[in-house]
Amino acid sequence: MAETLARAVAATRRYGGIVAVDQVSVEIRAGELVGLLGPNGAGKTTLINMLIGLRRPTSGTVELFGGDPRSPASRRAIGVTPQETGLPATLRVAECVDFVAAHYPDPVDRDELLGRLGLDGLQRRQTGGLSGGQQRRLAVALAFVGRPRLVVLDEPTTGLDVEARHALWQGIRDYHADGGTVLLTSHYLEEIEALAERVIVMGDGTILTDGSLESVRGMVGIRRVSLRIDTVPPLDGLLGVEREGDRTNLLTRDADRLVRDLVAAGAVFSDLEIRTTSLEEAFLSITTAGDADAAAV
Ligand SMILES: Nc1ncnc2c1ncn2[C@@H]1O[C@H](COP(=O)(O)OP(=O)(O)OP(=O)(O)O)[C@@H](O)[C@H]1O
Repeated sequence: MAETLARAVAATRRYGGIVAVDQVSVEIRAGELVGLLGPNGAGKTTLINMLIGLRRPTSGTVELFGGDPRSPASRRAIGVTPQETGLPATLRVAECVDFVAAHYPDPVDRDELLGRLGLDGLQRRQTGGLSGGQQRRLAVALAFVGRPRLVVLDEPTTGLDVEARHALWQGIRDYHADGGTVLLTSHYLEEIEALAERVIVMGDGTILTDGSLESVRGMVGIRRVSLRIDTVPPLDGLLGVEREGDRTNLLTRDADRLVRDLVAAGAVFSDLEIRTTSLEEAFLSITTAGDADAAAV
């Protein structure tokens, strides 16, 4: 079994009355490329911040490289790009990388790194003169400068166009192919599918599922059967019901069966459409379906 680089054991973090992360236990092992998914407010950033020593758990424990995530020795071996990054506007791109590199014993080659992230030729540009997407890629590049053992990227490609996103993905893949470990959050299923081998899904501060990409794909295969109907009969496999004006949306993993069952139950309906749900919607409905089940018990 590969070495555990980061670990949370029953970690809880509260902000006043809000439980942002609720008794979460998880391990990130050497060589993994892990995607952390979930809707807004699920607790992803809070979990990451505990693992990298930016926040202390209210209860439970967190470890980084077997020690305290807040210790300088642990912090030196991680590379992090937070959601929001502020780069000094008057520093040139090369100066920015060199400045960070000066803190590490064996930094990566600056120009090779910039090339990997599609920032070639911008070495002399002031960071304030970069496009938003270029700034974002530079911020991600800085996470890799010190040859970290673990890279943690919080929504690395938000706001990037397709080309920039792909350049960044390639940079992440190269690092991983060289044995690096990556934990990244994203709202984009496409991004997780392109990169991650293991997927952790969070909702409401807890881990809803943690498994291979395949197993999570199965989980998000939710369809929205939209129709006009007065009364919805009891149906197997119905995950949730939404009202949208005079339309009703029925959430299910098996739309064909749901429609057959509707007909078999003699339900009167019209104007049927079947739509896929976005990843975020799917997770929200899974979370809500869980709550409804719990309430019914
Ligand atoms: N500093 C803080 N003070 C108060 N509440 C906070 C703070 N940070 C996070 N929260 C709350 O904790 C919960 C989890 O937030 P968190 O940022 O960890 O979620 P997230 O999954 O990263 O969301 P997003 O996808 O929007 O970044 C939310 O309800 C949020 O409002």
